[in-house]
Amino acid sequence: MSTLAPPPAGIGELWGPEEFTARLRAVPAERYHDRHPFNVRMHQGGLTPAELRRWIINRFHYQRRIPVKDALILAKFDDSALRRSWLRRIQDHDGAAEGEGGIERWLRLGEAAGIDRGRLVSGDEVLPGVRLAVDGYVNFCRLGSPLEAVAASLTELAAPTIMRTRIDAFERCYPWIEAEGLAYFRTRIGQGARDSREALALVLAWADSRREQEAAVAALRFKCDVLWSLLDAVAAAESPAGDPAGASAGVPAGAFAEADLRQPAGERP
Ligand SMILES: O=C(O)c1cc(C(=O)O)c2c(n1)C(=O)C(=O)c1cc(C(=O)O)[nH]c1-2
Repeated sequence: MSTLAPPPAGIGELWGPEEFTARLRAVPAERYHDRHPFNVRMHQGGLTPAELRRWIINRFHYQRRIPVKDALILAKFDDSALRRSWLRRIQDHDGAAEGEGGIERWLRLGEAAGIDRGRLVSGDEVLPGVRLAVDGYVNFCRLGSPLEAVAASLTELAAPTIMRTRIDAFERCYPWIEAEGLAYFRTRIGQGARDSREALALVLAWADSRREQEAAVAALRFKCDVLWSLLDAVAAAESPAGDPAGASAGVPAGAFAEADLRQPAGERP
């Protein structure tokens, strides 16, 4: 047996803040969805228009459930200052008024990619596996401890980097998506950095036993699995019948990137 085998959960010594932080950061570094083959293909410009639209439609299900899961987390907090601070996350997505916020920006991303907002809002094309993954995350936060629920959001430690890569990839490889549509990703760079800083400070302060530290790491692994499963479902799906861009599904990776690069913005496939 390997001498490197970890001790059974809850038995070891408390990790110091540096080691605990390093163990938390190691989880998305190893398992974040930026390594998923579908995401890799997206960032290399290899998705067909139909595949990219399928991703936008299915990721919208994640976006619209995030403020619900944040409201469930908020309800666990006894402290006024903490609730006030967490409330900001809900407002980031729902906006302070109609027509503002992240959900609205995602709808505009859809429109910029040629997806009618009614098609996004209906949720009709959300895949069963995506529903399960997203519901899994919401229920994890509903039923878990505040520590686990906050720790699960720490995938966002890696989110600002993926947002920058995505903006660059969309601008280079998918110019048929109108530039204003990328506002969601641009806004999320700052929000994700701030949110993950806040969440990391809370997790470091709250986890005061090795058992709790390991629960926080496990929560973060679970969240990585949620994001991975979501992309598994999107990658495995066929394009919906009747989608004009669906005819291109199955084209070898890269073939569309070349065609799209020659296409001026505004002329969509
Ligand atoms: O596009 C992405 O790669 C990505 C990843 C994540 C994440 O790591 O969970 C979030 C988001 N985007 C995002 O836009 C977002 O609002 C968000 C909220 C949360 C969360 O767990 O509270 N994660 C994420």
